[in-house]
Amino acid sequence: MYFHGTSKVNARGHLEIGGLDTVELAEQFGTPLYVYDVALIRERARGFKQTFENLGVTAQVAYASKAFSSIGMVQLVDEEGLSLDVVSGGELYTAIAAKFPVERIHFHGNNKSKEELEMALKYKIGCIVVDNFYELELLESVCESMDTNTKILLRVTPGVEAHTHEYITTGQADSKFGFDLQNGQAEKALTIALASSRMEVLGLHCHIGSQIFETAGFLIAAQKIFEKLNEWKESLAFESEVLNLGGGFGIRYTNEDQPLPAAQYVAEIIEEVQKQVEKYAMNMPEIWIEPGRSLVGDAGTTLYKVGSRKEVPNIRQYVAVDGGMSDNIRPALYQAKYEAVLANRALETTCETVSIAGKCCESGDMLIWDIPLPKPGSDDLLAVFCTGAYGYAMANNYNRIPRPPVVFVENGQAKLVVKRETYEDLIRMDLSIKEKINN
Ligand SMILES: Cc1ncc(COP(=O)(O)O)c(C=O)c1O
Ligand SMILES: N[C@@H](CCCC[NH3+])C(=O)O
Repeated sequence: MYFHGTSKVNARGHLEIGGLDTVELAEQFGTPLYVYDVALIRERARGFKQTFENLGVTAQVAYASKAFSSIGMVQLVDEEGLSLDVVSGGELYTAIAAKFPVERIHFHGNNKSKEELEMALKYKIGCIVVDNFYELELLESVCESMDTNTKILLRVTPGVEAHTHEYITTGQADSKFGFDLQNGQAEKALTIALASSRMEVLGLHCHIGSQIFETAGFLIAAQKIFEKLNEWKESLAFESEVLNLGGGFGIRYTNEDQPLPAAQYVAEIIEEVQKQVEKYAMNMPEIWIEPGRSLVGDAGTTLYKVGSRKEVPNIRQYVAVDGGMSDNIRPALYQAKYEAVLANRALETTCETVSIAGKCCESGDMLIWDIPLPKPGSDDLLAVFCTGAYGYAMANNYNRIPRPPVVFVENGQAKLVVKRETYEDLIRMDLSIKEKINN
């Protein structure tokens, strides 16, 4: 079994994370429970920053908070001195509530509303990543009406296909995101933005996809961007102060995944950027990246209580847990694969092959197909690894299942950072048709 970060099996044969016995964590906080290994998040954050420092490159590492946003998480990101990428008014609100330094917030999204742009301008966040012509116009008019200015990046689509699940590729020409670099849209957008007295164009942004295992896509994207920057140096007298190459660095969920070490992704990208800078005799731009999954993915583990079993003779043993697609929709959405152990019997080696079912009324609610586990029975504790990115973030209340809590563990201490939803929370927004509705 592959253990991430501080996870290991303790003398009682139980899975331990952050120096704490997961069986005790489950007793204290209940199940399902998301457990985050804070030391591992810090290690990943420092790793990215250190790599840039070692290369002598001025950089900003912005955590893509869509991977997992909560006040505690945003505070941790601040403690580690990273910047923050938000993609909605809700993520921005969370960052503000966490008192994250506004100048290090970057705002993304392909359909930011007027209200969201007003909020970003009101808080004077570091920069807005403009995605399309509609937004360019809207931002100009919102700046005008608030009599304010903003720094922006233009999101470009370089026409690169990242080799990953089709739902999580974003850099190909036929993408809903960004200005196409090849068909003149990006140049037109830049011309408009440069003419605006309300916007200061810091540079360009691109993000080619997620869970990527090779650097080739990033390098080709950089080459295509520099080709254009070289043209625009002359035609528009534009030099990109900042080049944001997005996130997307892959992680190991199962042994089918072979990601590069984060430092290698960064080093190879920087080498290419430096080559391009030399080739076109430009100044080295400040490099920004936006890792989400690679900062928090393998730091998260979900603990579930095992409940019912169903045998389909000669075919399959279904083992059901007390969560499922409501706390982790990735298997249903992307056929994502995970590894797991029985946290209370982690040393046992005599296994049977079982399939882990969720409790939602949906045949597709399967967390793991065909995994060897030591005969899981009711009240066993199942730990599913690598659920830190896009787990809680995409959790939902399907079947009116309350979302699980999130606990941070570090050096033998547990800190609850998101409370468990209650049934009362589930009906909090509901209104009865028996009462007079005022508005
Ligand atoms: C613009 C942007 N930046 C960063 C990310 C983070 O990606 P990942 O979690 O794969 O690092 C995403 C999500 O794919 C994104 O859309
Ligand atoms: N939610 C996706 C990643 C999407 C990235 C957002 N641009 C996942 O779980 O893999």
